[in-house]
Amino acid sequence: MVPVTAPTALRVALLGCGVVGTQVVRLLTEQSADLAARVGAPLELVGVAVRDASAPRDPAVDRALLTEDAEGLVRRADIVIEVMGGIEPARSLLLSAVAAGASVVTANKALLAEDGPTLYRAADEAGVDVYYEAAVAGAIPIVRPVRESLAGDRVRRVLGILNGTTNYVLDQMTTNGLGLDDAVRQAQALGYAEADPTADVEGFDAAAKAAILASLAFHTRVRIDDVSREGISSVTADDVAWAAQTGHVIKLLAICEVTDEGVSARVHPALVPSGHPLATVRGAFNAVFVEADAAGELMFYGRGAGGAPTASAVLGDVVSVARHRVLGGKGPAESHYAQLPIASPQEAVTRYQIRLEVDDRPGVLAQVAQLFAERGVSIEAVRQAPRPAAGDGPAGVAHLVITTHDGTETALAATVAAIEGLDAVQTVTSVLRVEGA
Ligand SMILES: NC(=O)c1ccc[n+]([C@@H]2O[C@H](COP(=O)([O-])OP(=O)(O)OC[C@H]3O[C@@H](n4cnc5c(N)ncnc54)[C@H](O)[C@@H]3O)[C@@H](O)[C@H]2O)c1
Ligand SMILES: N[C@@H](CCO)C(=O)O
Ligand code: NA
Repeated sequence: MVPVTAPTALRVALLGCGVVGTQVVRLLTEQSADLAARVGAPLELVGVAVRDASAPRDPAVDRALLTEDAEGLVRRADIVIEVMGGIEPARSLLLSAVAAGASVVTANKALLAEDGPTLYRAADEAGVDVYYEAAVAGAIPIVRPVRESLAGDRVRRVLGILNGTTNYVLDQMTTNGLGLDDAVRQAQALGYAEADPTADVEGFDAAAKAAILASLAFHTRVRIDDVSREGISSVTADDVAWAAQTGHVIKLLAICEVTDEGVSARVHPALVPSGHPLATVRGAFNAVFVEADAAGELMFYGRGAGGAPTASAVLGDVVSVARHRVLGGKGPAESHYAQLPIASPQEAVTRYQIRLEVDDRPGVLAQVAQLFAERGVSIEAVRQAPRPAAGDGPAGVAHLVITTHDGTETALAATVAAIEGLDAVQTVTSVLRVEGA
């Protein structure tokens, strides 16, 4: 008779126990029996690396597991989960983990967008997995669909709302008239924001996610510095109100595409027509559109931030890498064979909506229109806002809202600069891109 032996438990180490880490501990504990059944072996949490073991913790976290020796912990684990964030010491710890033969799961988009290939290479040499579903759009399965399900197709474009905090902030500005700072504070209290919300507000977080998605989608390497980036700090209550008047909402979009020039990846606020599916993405939700040659258009939607949703993605990865350790095999290695150049952001094609205040007299609109024509930029629509009520603004001033057809950033920016130089133009109040029309 063949002796029946219990499968050996897989030792799991957790690095960081904040918003996401606490929920990872909770799910690992509450679902241990189901996870063991799915993996084919129990998952044993052997330690939780924290900065201060004496600090107060959620009761879900067994204090006996806390350690301030992260380096020692990663050397006694089969699977290392990194949810501490930041570049160092996260990078060194993950490299130590793979060198010691552990598989790793990380939510750290900042690290992957800065220096992912170093980790991917080290893991490949060691024959272990690096999984990172939580790093892009939190709970939404998007890394795996792009990396695996679409591996037989040709992805052309990825368009998404990839940052929950800024979507929450813009939504609060739109629906409740909240100011930027108050809305950011609420997002922090709800666990959506990064430790330093500048990463969210200024678009670094979305740019990191765009770099990761573009690399996966186009089988190439795109770093965060390759992504042209503009955050939401300059979006005003006035912009939000005008967007509504012209049938749009303002969203922080990430756009990744392949052009004749190479890969273009950019993050910026944009006007999205109210009828577009992305316009209906509310609160801290995220959504990602993927356009592929054979598949056509795909849309992924769900919670892109928050402790429990992000922990769901982490646990899904833990089960995958754990199964590989039980059954053998390994997930896909980094695919960067296409080696595409990074396209100049100036060549990106977009549409602008320009709001300006001009002298209200005959011929001014013709002068403005002439500047567009001279630069080959076609105008789609011109609206003149009502004259301000008495006491509400100077008389003799007309408010124009001009929407263009597609043009390159270079042509559009040159047109705006020329308009600013016209005597009859008092102010260019705002310039926003229009996407998704
Ligand atoms: N919060 C979210 O919604 C969310 C969503 C997706 C991905 N992420 C990513 O998950 C990671 C964690 O995010 P979070 O929101 O839980 O952050 P957090 O700030 O709440 O938690 C991070 C924890 O790690 C600890 N830590 C940092 N450096 C450490 C070190 N050297 N040793 C031990 N502990 C250390 C911190 O003290 C903190 O408790 C980040 O990479 C973040 O980008 C977060
Ligand atoms: N701070 C990020 C968390 C998810 O990466 C967001 O707001 O989307
Ligand atoms: Na995800």
